[in-house]
Amino acid sequence: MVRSGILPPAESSKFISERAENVKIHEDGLDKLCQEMFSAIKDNKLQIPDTGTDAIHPNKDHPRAVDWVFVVDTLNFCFWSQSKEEQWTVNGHTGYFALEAALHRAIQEGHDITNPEYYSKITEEQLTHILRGDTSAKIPLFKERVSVLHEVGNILIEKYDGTFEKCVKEANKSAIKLLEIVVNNFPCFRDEGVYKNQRVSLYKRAQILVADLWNFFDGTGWGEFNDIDKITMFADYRVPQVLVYFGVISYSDELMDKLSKDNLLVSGSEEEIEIRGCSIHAVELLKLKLSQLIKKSGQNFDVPNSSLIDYYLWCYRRKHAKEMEKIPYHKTLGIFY
Ligand SMILES: Nc1nc2c(c(CN[C@H]3C=C[C@H](O)[C@@H]3O)cn2[C@@H]2O[C@H](COP(=O)(O)O)[C@@H](O)[C@H]2O)c(=O)[nH]1
Repeated sequence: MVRSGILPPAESSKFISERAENVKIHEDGLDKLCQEMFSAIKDNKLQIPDTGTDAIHPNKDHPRAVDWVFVVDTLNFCFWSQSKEEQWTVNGHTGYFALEAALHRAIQEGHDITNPEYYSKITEEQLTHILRGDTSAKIPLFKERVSVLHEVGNILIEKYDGTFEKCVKEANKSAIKLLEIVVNNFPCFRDEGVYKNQRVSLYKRAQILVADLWNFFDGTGWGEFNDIDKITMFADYRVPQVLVYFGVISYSDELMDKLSKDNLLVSGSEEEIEIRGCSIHAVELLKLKLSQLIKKSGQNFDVPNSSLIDYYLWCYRRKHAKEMEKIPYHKTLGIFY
């Protein structure tokens, strides 16, 4: 148990998918996506996203690179807007990449945004300047972003000598141990809920934080984890769109109707938990199918872990944005994803 009495994400997602009433997982959709992923593996396309925006990623050679990743994933949530005009962009980047661009720009401008001594006391005015966009459109949930920076900054100072490196060292190359340190000590990462009287966890930001260290440090040094394959897919609002596109998951008519009308789903609601839980479980099932297909093929490909499958699907959505526009994604206001 990552936190006592709460099912970890892999078990939570199985529990949810077995009871879900508004979301279904489909064997034929899994087979179709499995074929797609298998050809991606054969074409060696399943590497970490060549997102073409490397200039704005956290730079692993920066003296405070680990803390840079920590700040990115502390703020890595809720970039959607109800209309194109309200869409926050930075130097032409949208969504998550707008956040990366804003933080990269802040560092270039000399704001000490990777230092908890600074951001634990950051003012609304300072963060407004750092997150300023190309237009008058603002990043959503601005006040929540100020408070999560204050929260995590003070905890790092009080308990970890002012750097997330201390947490990574304490995890001793275990992804699950680092996940436990993050969710036990930093409340804003506690992406948990109650579903049919069972306490469940999805831990999207805590898990993507571990996977981002692994990704940005190429699995070495600060990114070396001997159990990275234990991390599940990151239950955001984009990958479910791709899973619906491939027919891996489907929504009830009632839920699809709500999403098509841009109705918000309340954070922690049954429908929201079922979309996120079934998405995680679908990727776990996909990983199993992929390992069977690779074995049958007799080719010595590595079975991709959930992070690699997730990154592929998340990038797929951006690369096929036109097709994806037809598939509504669920909108929830919250700090978890
Ligand atoms: N499942 C999953 N969700 C992810 C990511 C990422 C970016 N990660 C890697 C990408 C390049 C770097 O290598 C990063 O490491 C952001 N998100 C989520 O998506 C949403 C924003 O979407 P859009 O509006 O399109 O930017 C929001 O919930 C955000 O939290 C991922 O990889 N997987």
